[in-house]
Amino acid sequence: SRYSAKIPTVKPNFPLLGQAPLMWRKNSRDAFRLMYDFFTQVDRAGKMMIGPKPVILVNHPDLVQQVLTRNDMCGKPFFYDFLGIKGGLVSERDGKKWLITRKALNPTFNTRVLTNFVPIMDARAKKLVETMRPLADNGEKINILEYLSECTLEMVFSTTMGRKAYELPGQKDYVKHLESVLTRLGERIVDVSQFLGVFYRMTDAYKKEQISRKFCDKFTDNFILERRQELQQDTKPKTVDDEYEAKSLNFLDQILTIRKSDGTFFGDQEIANNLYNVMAGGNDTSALTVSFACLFLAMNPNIQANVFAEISAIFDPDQDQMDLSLLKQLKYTDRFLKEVLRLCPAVPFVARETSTESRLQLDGVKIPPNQILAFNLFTLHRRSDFWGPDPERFDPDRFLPEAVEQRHPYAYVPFSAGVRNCIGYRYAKNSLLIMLVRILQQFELGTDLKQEQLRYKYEISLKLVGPHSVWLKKRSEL
Ligand code: HEM
Repeated sequence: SRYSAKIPTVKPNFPLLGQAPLMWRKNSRDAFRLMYDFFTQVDRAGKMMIGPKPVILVNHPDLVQQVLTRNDMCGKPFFYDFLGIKGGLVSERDGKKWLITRKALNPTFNTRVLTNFVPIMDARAKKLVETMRPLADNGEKINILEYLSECTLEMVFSTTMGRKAYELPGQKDYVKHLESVLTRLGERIVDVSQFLGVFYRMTDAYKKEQISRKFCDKFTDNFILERRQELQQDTKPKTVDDEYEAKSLNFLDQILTIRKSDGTFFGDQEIANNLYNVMAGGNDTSALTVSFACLFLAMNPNIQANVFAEISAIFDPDQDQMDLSLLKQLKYTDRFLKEVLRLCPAVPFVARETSTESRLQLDGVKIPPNQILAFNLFTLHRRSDFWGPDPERFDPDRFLPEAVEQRHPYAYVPFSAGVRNCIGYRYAKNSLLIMLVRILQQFELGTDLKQEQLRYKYEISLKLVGPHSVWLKKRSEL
């Protein structure tokens, strides 16, 4: 199209096919590398061509700000359909429909709700360190991600779904199947040969995906059904005083009972889709971030000592306290986590689609409706014009208030930005801090991995090629 002639194309570029041949039958590691190479060629806006279809690479913080802060730019492009869920917070493509859902669900993550989640999260974090204790004796290397995924899953179940049990029947299989659906999705998004549904449905990959998807659907459907029945049976009289207690605070209960701004309730399918979205959005991302955090602590003993010192000063080892006011005092640890999310943003790519309302102009170029805009947070967070000559250097002080003040606010957006940002970002911050506190109180972390050896791949979330390999030493025996 004519507008896109004004936006430079990344290289290499094949006549008529654009970059499609490079995205043909690529695995998640090569694809991640490819997107790295494309985006690092772009200063402000560039484009790649999937055959005739341009994808605009929005790379400068000015333009990131311009697009993400607009309320009429909340639509999403075709590949979000690969998730196989029509609707739901993450995957709803229509910006207007999305807004109705988002407005209704925003309160499900408000401060009161999050405050109530703290002790629930803490109980799961304590269970995690108990599970890890026996591994700490012999200098054995473990893939810490495996342990953390279980913990974050239990957190999501017990908070957003209000389940009290530590482990639900079928939970482990559910995790496996959910993970396999997301991995499949990641592989499909980066491989042009799997784009067209008619061809994709003939593959073995598709058949495998269907099996996992069916398992997940059944699991969530049962969940919803059970909870609906419980809520209906709960006939104990509710007084005004009781309201705070009586009004269930978790995500599932709210979505079962609230009305949207158009007066309607959420239907069963919508509820299932949204649960699925929260599971998909909340679990992997948090587990990966804590795993990366543990790895950076293990690779940087001085920083680990600083984080541990702060935690020890705020949390009395003889007292079992955990609350938001204490978490808020963890200033250094907070900077540390921000730096982890700079170098390893768990969701490395975000995309938007323009609509007839958007009338977007990027650097003077008018962008027509139905055009795809893509953002790469991994490369954005490594621009040396915003992060200095050595952007790979791990340094929590990059997030000292005076440093932040001097930097472009949109050079750092690990939770995306604007109205369609991560709905769970305060939830995530609390859960990450709680897990870190409990892990560091018990263990010192070590590794033989070096930062420059880390290789990444894209499976919707940012994953390491290879394990998050660390060993644990019990502090009590140091
Ligand atoms: C470190 C942890 C996390 C990171 C880095 C992260 C990052 C992100 C990013 C970048 C987006 C925008 C995606 C897009 O536009 O395509 C997003 C959306 C979302 N996240 Fe998170 N997230 C995290 C944790 C969580 C948690 C714990 C939950 C839920 C409990 C959650 C639920 C969601 C949902 C539902 C959306 C879709 C929001 C919408 O479109 O309205 N996330 N997240």
